[in-house]
Amino acid sequence: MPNRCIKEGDNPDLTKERKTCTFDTDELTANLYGSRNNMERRREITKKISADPDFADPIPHDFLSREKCIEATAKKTKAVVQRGSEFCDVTNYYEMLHLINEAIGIGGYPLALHYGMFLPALEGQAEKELTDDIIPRAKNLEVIGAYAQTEMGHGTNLRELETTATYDKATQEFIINTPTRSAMKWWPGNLGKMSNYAVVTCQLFIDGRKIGPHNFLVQLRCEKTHEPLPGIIVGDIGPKMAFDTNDNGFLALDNIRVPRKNMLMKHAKVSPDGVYTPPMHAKLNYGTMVYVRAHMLYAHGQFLATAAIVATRYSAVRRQGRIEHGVPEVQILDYQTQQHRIFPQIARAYAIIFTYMDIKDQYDAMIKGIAEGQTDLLPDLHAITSGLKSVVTHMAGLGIEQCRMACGGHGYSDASGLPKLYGVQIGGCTYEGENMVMLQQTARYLMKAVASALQGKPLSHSVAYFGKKSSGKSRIGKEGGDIAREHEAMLEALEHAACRLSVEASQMWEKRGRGGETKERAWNGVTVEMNRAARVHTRVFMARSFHRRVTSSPPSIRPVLTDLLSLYLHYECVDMAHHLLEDGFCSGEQIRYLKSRLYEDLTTLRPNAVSLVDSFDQSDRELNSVLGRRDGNVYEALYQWARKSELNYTDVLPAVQKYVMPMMEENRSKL
Ligand SMILES: CCCCCCCC/C=C\CCCCCCCCC/C=C/C(=O)SCCNC(=O)CCNC(=O)[C@H](O)C(C)(C)COP(=O)(O)OP(=O)(O)OC[C@H]1O[C@@H](n2cnc3c(N)ncnc32)[C@H](O)[C@@H]1OP(=O)(O)O
Ligand SMILES: Cc1cc2nc3c(=O)[nH]c(=O)nc-3n(C[C@H](O)[C@H](O)[C@H](O)COP(=O)(O)OP(=O)(O)OC[C@H]3O[C@@H](n4cnc5c(N)ncnc54)[C@H](O)[C@@H]3O)c2cc1C
Repeated sequence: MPNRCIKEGDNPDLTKERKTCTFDTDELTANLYGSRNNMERRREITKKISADPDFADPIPHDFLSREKCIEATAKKTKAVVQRGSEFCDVTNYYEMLHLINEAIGIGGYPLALHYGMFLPALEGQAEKELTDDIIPRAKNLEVIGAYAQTEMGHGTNLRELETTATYDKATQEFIINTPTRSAMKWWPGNLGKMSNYAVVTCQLFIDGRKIGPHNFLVQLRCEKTHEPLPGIIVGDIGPKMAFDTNDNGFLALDNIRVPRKNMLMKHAKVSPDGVYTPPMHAKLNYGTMVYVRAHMLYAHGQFLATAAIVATRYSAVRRQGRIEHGVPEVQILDYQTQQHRIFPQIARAYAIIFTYMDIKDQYDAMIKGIAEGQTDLLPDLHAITSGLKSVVTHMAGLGIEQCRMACGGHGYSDASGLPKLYGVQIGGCTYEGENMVMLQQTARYLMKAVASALQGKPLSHSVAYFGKKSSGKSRIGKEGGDIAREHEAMLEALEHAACRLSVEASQMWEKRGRGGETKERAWNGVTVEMNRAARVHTRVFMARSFHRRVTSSPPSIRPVLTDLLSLYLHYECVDMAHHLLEDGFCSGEQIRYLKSRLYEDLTTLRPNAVSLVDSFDQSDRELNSVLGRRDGNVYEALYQWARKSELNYTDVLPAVQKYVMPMMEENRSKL
């Protein structure tokens, strides 16, 4: 079967791997990106960008200062904006995402938050009077915006944000103010240097009454000079773990007046005479966060895929040690521990991307509903995206680290691309709601589902399985080798565990309440258990999504995807074995059975490992990794990469000349 990546001159070990492929990699790629046409379009974009001098990097960013990186990124961004239509359909979200990845990379660029949050916030929350004016100008990039919600003192607890927007009936304006140091906006991406506007989240005050957080459009800088406007202090918050090319910023506003229409009033409204009308759902103002949490899944699936590609290809190229005496050194991919480290990451990357596809469909349905005045899909989607955001970012972070360590010493070098990838990706555990906090949102929803299930009330999509009758004992290992039934048995076991953990967490909560604690204090005493239930529930959702996509995939790729799904489910069940054992639903013997099946899966997947990662179809530009390059010619490339280090511009460094040489000279003369 063809692996379409084979080319002459490639590392022979990689070619050998590609020749053992049992499926058509293009078919899998097309399935992953929605169609053959989408796959071809991606490749055209890659080809054009790779050949274009505007996007060439003579010196890798690894060797440049932050300011130089920002300059290079701004230059490329301008080229993307001015010449984007030469490369792709600029109205197509996925083509644009791919273009940005290819042309600019993942570390941030001047328009990241403009497109990622500023425009979605205006489109989702602002009323016609405001959108008619600002959206065409924002789309035309006459103005650039950020989403300024988090403050130095508060990010998670939006209810206590300190920035105020006080309505002045006399002038029909809002007065926006930063009352304390901790009220300064702190962290918003692209706020520091790039944006001249921002959607700013403020506590709305009318007639001295605090109404809660609402969003306002505020101009920050002069459209001609780009200087901050009077009363506005804005800047960059300094170096951070990653996102070097994003100017995450600070902002203080000194009684800045904006017209009434600058409040984002699609859902909540303030009339000219100061009458407040609440939204049809209390949290519609938080809609931009739901949007980003849903779409983050795709990016984080791709981040994990990148790491899996790098680790798998490198492990096929790297030979070290022997499994048996008297035979040549083996490819490190032949070690069982290496397979156990990397293959689950491949499976999880597929699982995350497939889950995203389901969520995207649900998100679109919810938006359609809201447009028709219905918000009934929002609570379920908010709950599951909160869980997915947390589980996926954590899973991807752990997976990238595993892949990095699987590359040995070279994984620690920036040449691998993995340290930077980890730095960028792991931010996702914090932004868009810290993971522990977002899991509690899911848990809250589970508690309601437990109550509904006990009362026989209808259950919504993500928790529908709470209504199933449990068989009491798992069928794992008792299906006589019928793979479809085996999969169903594992899914059933995971659902049983998620349901049981939710019920137990609910009982613990209730018990503390009966012991005299307030509901809220009691909640804090059981949040570890609550979050555990939320995590397992979310992992069930992912497993179901993956299963659905595999069972409905075209027959040509179903066998390899079924193998991958087997590995995924066996790995998930072994990883969560304690939950399956705790109440005796599964026996120790069944867990031992799952482990032996997992080790068989590693062997089964071994011949297709490289082809499965090739099917992610990430180009060398996107990978940005010497170790993961498609041709596998790693060692020469590693040397050429290191040669570019600025320490190698001269054979004798000024620092050596100035301090180290005189020191050695002094020491010699002392003898
Ligand atoms: C040329 C270039 C072209 C490019 C084109 C390409 C385009 C690419 C675009 C996009 C790709 C997408 C990726 C974009 C990347 C962006 C990078 C992101 C950078 C980071 C940004 C940020 O971090 S912004 C700041 C985020 N901040 C947070 O997330 C704060 C977290 N806190 C909260 O959300 C809330 O405070 C919290 C939910 C924790 C609690 O809220 P609270 O008001 O206290 O409510 P609570 O009492 O807990 O609950 C009450 C009730 O409300 C329900 N609920 C809460 N939140 C929501 C919600 N969002 N939606 C619906 N319902 C919600 C909750 O469940 C409760 O319900 P009940 O139990 O009462 O029924
Ligand atoms: C790379 C990056 C980009 C960002 N971009 C933006 C942006 O564009 N716009 C923007 O507005 N913001 C942005 N942020 C800010 C981000 O949204 C917040 O940092 C995030 O929401 C977490 O809030 P916090 O910093 O207040 O953390 P904190 O809430 O202070 O969290 C600290 C610790 O307290 C715990 N904790 C807090 N509350 C609870 C609770 N109720 N229960 C249990 N534990 C709790 C947390 O779990 C965590 O362990 C960005 C942040 C980063 C890192």
